[in-house]
Amino acid sequence: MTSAPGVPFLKGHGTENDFVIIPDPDGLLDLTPEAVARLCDRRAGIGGDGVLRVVRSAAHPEAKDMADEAEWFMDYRNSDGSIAEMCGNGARVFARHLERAGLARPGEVAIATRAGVRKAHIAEGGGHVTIAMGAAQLTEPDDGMDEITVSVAGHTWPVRKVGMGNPHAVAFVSDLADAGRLLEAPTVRPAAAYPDGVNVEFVVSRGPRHVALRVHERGAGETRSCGTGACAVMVAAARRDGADPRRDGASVTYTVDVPGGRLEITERPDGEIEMAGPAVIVAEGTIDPALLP
Ligand SMILES: N[C@@H](CCC[C@H](N)C(=O)O)C(=O)O
Repeated sequence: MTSAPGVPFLKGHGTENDFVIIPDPDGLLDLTPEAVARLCDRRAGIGGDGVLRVVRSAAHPEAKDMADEAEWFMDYRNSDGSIAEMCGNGARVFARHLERAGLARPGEVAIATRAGVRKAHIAEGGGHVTIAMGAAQLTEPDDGMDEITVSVAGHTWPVRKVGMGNPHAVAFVSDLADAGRLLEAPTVRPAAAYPDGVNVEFVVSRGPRHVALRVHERGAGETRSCGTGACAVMVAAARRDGADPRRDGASVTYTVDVPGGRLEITERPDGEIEMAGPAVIVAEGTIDPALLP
């Protein structure tokens, strides 16, 4: 008896933000939100915070325009099946996959994302990847915080609104445990501040230019790390600490501890944010056709 051929996949993570990677060069796979949720299910599926579909830019309608600059498009989906513009940890793992599969050499590789082209630098051996994440979008309110609040577990904090291609709300707290169990999404007010939903980061200081965070991700719940979130936190912390590389003409680097490891984030005088951290592939196999009918 022969069964239908399965679709190949890999599993990888960056600071324990984990992904199902599906090579689909010609963009033929009908990856429905239901299929993504089944794949990411940690009991009945492969398990992951999201899916990284690896498609040739020229073969994907959302990436065709970037095909001259970046051969590969990262089609990122959250574990609930929703689509997001960008995933920082995912981009490092995506670059690692390209290098491991012989689709990119160690050195620089451009990746098309819904937030635009991002350049990754893959270290020899591939385990460490640096990504140029673009500039943060943030306002400069007089008191350093936007008039937005986040509430969870009986606490309410003001937040800094930061865009990293996707939306973030950064709250400085005195104890990461104050965010409670984060089984539900924190309430951000006014809701109109984030019409497409939001990723929420809770941050404490660990020392000079050193912070730690917990994150509740839009479409995925609490995760062990969020690369775009770490970048948003870095910028919010730098402004809180009085540092602004565009104004000061000097780069600033923060160490950002996440529950799943450590990221180094640098903001340059031209506004570009660079994120450096690990990218690991842990498994490969074939998806049971029942998960991807
Ligand atoms: N974990 C990611 C962010 C993934 C997308 C996010 N949940 C959203 O919906 O914007 C990262 O490492 O940046």
